[in-house]
Amino acid sequence: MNLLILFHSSGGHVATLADAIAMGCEGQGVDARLRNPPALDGRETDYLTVTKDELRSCGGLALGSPTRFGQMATPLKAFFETTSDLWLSGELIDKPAGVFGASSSLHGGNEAVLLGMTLPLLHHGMLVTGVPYTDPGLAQDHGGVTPYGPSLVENSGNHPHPHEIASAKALGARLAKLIKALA
Ligand SMILES: Cc1cc2nc3c(=O)[nH]c(=O)nc-3n(C[C@H](O)[C@H](O)[C@H](O)COP(=O)(O)O)c2cc1C
Repeated sequence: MNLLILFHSSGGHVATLADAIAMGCEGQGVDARLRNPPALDGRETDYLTVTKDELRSCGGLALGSPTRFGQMATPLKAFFETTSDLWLSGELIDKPAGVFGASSSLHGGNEAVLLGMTLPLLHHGMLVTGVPYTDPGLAQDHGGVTPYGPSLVENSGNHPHPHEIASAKALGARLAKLIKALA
């Protein structure tokens, strides 16, 4: 039983939230597996590259991307385009999932990216969950917490804001609870 935290991060901002999600998840007794999609430019990262078997066997998925002209980063989209076999077999159906991200500016498209990342997850039949309005981060007028998922906004005061980290931890805990409940 594990949460697969699959993310792309060139500058470390999405990775910061990925680490917080892992902390929240492991606090609930569920293992977190931090992975990157296969690199398209051959660049090495500190994280292992995801395999399709890891996606197939995960208990749940947290998918994270920087905002790239209002869309998710290409390596993530490219990875999902290799998952038709999992779509055909329905192996991801009913697995809980959530999304997270980062952008440089406050209205630079982070919400569009978060919503866009839910689309392949919904096509796969996953159970997408977001950030409920009990999360204090949603009442803040700065930073990147959204109902669709936590995000980090670089140009919104000093980042990361504590409520951005707290919201990411809460998403990790929420996904872990769902994984346990559905196991
Ligand atoms: C090609 C490219 C396109 C980007 N497009 C946007 C954008 O549309 N809106 C925005 O606010 N930031 C944009 N950014 C900035 C990144 O989303 C932002 O720096 C983010 O925090 C990077 O996350 P990372 O440090 O995890 O890689 C873009 C960056 C790159 C390299």
